[in-house]
Amino acid sequence: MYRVGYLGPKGTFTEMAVNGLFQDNIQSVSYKTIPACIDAVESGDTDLGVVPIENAIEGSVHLTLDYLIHQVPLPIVAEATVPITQHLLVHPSFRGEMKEIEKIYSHTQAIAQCHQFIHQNIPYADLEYTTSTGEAAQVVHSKGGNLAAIGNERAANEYGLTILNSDIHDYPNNHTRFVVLRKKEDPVPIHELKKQGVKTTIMVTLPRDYAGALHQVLSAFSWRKMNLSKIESRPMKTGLGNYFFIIDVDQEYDDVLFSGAKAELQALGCEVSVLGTYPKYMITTREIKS
Ligand SMILES: O=C(O)C(=O)C[C@]1(C(=O)O)C=C[C@@H](O)C=C1
Repeated sequence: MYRVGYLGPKGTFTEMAVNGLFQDNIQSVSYKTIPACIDAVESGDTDLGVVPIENAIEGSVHLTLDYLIHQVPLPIVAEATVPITQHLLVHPSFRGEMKEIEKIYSHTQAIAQCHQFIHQNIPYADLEYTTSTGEAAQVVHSKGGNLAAIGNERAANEYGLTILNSDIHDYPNNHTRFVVLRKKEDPVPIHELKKQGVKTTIMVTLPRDYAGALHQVLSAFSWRKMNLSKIESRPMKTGLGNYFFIIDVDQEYDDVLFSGAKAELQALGCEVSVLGTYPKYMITTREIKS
């Protein structure tokens, strides 16, 4: 049986992604942080790991990207997009009004997705960041009082909390992309979800900063008609102004177009590495078992 690590505890959105991706033939193992989950795959404690990588409202999960790039470079072997619905959760003994909440706990990404709601309804509450929305729900469960957590309905059920206000994320169509990481070449036991295409993520480091450098990189893809679905720059952490680019290309890595583009970039002096070429899945609430 495969062991699949995820950002826990129970009741996180990452656990929802694991439930949607895999059937009962896996054993899910909860980790407290994203780096701990990635380390577990690297050390062989788990066969696979599932971590969030990007949210529709708040953008990239930098902790995941940076850890994969600078610390533990594991290949991405699948991606799952999951609908994200944030609720304001309180202890069942809370009888007050929303404005009486003194402190809100949640993951940075979840709080960021609800900034307007908080600003308009509970502007004086302190914000305390937790390692996940599930952990936030655990804290409110154990402390009670005038505290709230931001998290999902599963967390409310798991920790016996009441939903004081539902759908509090600031924009509709809130989704998060999760990636599946693997070290060994074993197959990935994803159940019969419909594949939504294949994608390749690469990292490009420019040789130095010069006029038109990024334009040259992009043209290696554009004249080959390779569609890019994302480009993001991240600091190399070697000094201000030093960046590399993470580029998602909407197709599988192949030996013709891709290796041509790669060779062209290398001829320009760029370093190119492939973070993964992998299937994409869309998970709906129907696929997430309770
Ligand atoms: O805290 C959780 O529940 C997570 O699974 C992490 C995470 C994230 O890092 O983006 C996942 C989805 C939501 O966007 C909010 C938080």
